[in-house]
Amino acid sequence: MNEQLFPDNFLSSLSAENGFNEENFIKTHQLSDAPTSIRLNPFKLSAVKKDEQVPWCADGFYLNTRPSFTFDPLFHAGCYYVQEASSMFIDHIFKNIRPNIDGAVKVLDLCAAPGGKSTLLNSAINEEDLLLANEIIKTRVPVLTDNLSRWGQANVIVSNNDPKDIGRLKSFFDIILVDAPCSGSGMFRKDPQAMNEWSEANVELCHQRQERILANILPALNEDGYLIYSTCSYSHQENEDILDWLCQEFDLESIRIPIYKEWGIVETQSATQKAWGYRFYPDQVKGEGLFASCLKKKTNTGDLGTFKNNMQQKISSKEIDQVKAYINNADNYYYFKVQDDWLAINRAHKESLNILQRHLYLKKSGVRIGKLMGKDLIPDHELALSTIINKDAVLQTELTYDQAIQYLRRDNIDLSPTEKGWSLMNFEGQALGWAKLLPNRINNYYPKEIRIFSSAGSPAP
Ligand SMILES: C[S@@+](CC[C@H](N)C(=O)[O-])C[C@H]1O[C@@H](n2cnc3c(N)ncnc32)[C@H](O)[C@@H]1O
Repeated sequence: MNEQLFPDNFLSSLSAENGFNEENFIKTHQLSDAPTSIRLNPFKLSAVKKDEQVPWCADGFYLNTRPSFTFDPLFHAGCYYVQEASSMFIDHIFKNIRPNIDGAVKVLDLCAAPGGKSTLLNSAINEEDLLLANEIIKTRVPVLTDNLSRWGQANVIVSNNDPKDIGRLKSFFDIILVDAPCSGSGMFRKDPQAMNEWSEANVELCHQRQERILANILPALNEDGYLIYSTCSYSHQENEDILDWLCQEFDLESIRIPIYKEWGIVETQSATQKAWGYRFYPDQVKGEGLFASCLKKKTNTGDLGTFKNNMQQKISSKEIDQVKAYINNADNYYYFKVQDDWLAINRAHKESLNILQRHLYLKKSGVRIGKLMGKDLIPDHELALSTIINKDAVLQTELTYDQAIQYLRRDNIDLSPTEKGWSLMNFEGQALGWAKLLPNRINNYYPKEIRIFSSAGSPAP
């Protein structure tokens, strides 16, 4: 029976793991479904339905039933992210280590797509902090930028690079999250197809890739900076063995994270007993399989050195003033152009932006505001979803549920405009995007690539 449910040698490979209870583990996979959970966007408070708190994350909530997120306009507005509950433990780790670093921090999420942990980190940092979310696989970058655009913050940059490229930014980051590609056993209940990919040989390949990724990125971590390492695998080779290797090869120091017994998380120690890790088994926590850990870097790998900034553009202050009219607390931002588009990033990040532009392939920087055409701004979708937009500077149209779904499908909207011009299309006060109001029709500018494609009828809200 067991061998039918799980891949060959999978259960036996876990039998010696701390806290592993084979019988309960099997039962949970046979008899229960993965719980549904969401994490709220603290910058977009809304009346999202939520049932029970995730114990280790203040913004995390379980839902008793799984709604159709595709047909919830508040999901598209970025009011929450649908995230597996165990993953939200990264918030608990971050909040434990953040107070140990003075001043603003630069945070890297190295393996970021689709952006679950990036949106989490984005919620956890302050405006003066910077988040670089990187994804190596080009085709996975758009979903990452979409999710971060929905989150709405102007202190985020997205890159599409190999960890080796980022490793050249010596001592640039204060906190690095490596949510590593892994053999994926922690997702077996949620995605049974993942079992077809599992083998001991694949675990070994993942282990080697994890070491390669970590060795490449560690030079970019500042002295006294923190590495958060996580996988969704149960395998010792991908977890505790990696921690021992990090402590031995790079002289990192493991950080113990306080947890409550009633959370059901298993604290483990590596073979050398030098490192602590946190294991999530679905029969013991309300969530899927996860391994998480945190280490501190004790060595100095030098710094980037200084360089002359030759990327300054000549831009007219008149144009900047025009753009600023659309931004709240406009003086807090640095404005720059990429081709014809105007963008804004928190002023504190001008220097970092310059360095990152020079070294990496940037796919999103702060918030894209739009293009100036004479006196008018052709607003970008990112501006609509951002939390920096000055809503008083634009028209706003409140939509009913059915109109919001028409809008998100990029259909015609049953509505007769009374005003003329670019308007935010809102649902329950939350912006979904732009439309252009004309005397007798509405031009729907919801981006084609992310419109609702499903032909299913929309369920009642
Ligand atoms: C576990 S997933 C990340 C999930 C993401 N952190 C989240 O919470 O939504 C691992 C990511 O690593 C990326 N990846 C695969 N190979 C990689 C490599 N050699 N270096 C860096 N990232 C890699 C994958 O494309 C994938 O997006």
